[in-house]
Amino acid sequence: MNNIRVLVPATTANMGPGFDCLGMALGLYNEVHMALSPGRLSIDVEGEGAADIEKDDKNIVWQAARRVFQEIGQANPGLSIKLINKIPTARGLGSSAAAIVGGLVAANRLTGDTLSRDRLLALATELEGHPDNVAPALLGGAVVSVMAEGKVHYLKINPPEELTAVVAVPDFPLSTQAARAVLPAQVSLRDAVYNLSRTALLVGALCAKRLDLLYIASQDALHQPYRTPLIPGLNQVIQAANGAGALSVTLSGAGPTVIALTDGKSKGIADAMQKAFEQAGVSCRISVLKPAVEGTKIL
Ligand SMILES: Nc1ncnc2c1ncn2[C@@H]1O[C@H](COP(=O)(O)OP(=O)(O)OP(=O)(O)O)[C@@H](O)[C@H]1O
Ligand SMILES: N[C@@H](CCO)C(=O)O
Repeated sequence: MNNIRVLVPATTANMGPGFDCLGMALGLYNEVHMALSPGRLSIDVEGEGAADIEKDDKNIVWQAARRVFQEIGQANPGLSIKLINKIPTARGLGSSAAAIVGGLVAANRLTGDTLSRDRLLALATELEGHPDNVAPALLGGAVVSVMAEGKVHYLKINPPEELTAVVAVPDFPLSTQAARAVLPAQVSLRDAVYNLSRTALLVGALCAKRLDLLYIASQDALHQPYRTPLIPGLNQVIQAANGAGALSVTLSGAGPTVIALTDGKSKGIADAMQKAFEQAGVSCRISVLKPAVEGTKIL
């Protein structure tokens, strides 16, 4: 089969304390079209990031596809790739994970679905560096994942139906690389316990649909405090959304997007987040998204 079309969801990683191991898919999708094009590589990008995304062999959709050809021992065939992007780039909503997963899944289908879903997940994690965005991008839902012994060990949780996300996406990019560069190499036992207790509670709360636990369970001591100086107004936005009735408010992934989880109410929270960012001199776009129960879909 030639001319494959794949839809990949946005993802929010960490969900507060689950640094590099917890993420959730959101109902906002990038589309990847891929076809064999012997002897040449052509890449066309529409939508988010169209002006900046690489259109040569540095493009990560292409690099992911190439990894599939390597893995199955096929010569590099040449590809025609079209990307229709709705996920904002370098904002903390898993744009790189969506690109990697889209490239892997499309190339796998193009070559007869040789690789299993678990192998695709291991390759995606190798390319992205950590599994917390790529796992829910591929599988959907909220996913807790551990990379160990050459594979990703994961558990998918279907989020409570009423769970709704209000995302405030600032108008400036923050690369994951820059947002990881400010993190300490070592943390105290106290901070480690702070996060592992909350991560355990958060996973339990999602499984048991105990939304009342999200406020405490979403707090973090391992990455958000160090990233706060990179995002003007972050603490004020969190405070404003909490004041407006959010269940939990965290940085989404490496930021700068802030995500508030609610049980369906969104207008007051959205307005409060936008106003708090504005007061800090940051303009932002607000979207209200539902968790995506399904992950990557081949159309
Ligand atoms: N659709 C795409 N196609 C190809 N490359 C992309 C695409 N979307 C994003 N990228 C690449 O990924 C980079 C952004 O990745 P980065 O990890 O910094 O942010 P993110 O994935 O959006 O955020 P986070 O990992 O915090 O959720 C872009 O600058 C671009 O190089
Ligand atoms: N866990 C990652 C998510 C962003 O890729 C981080 O916070 O750096």
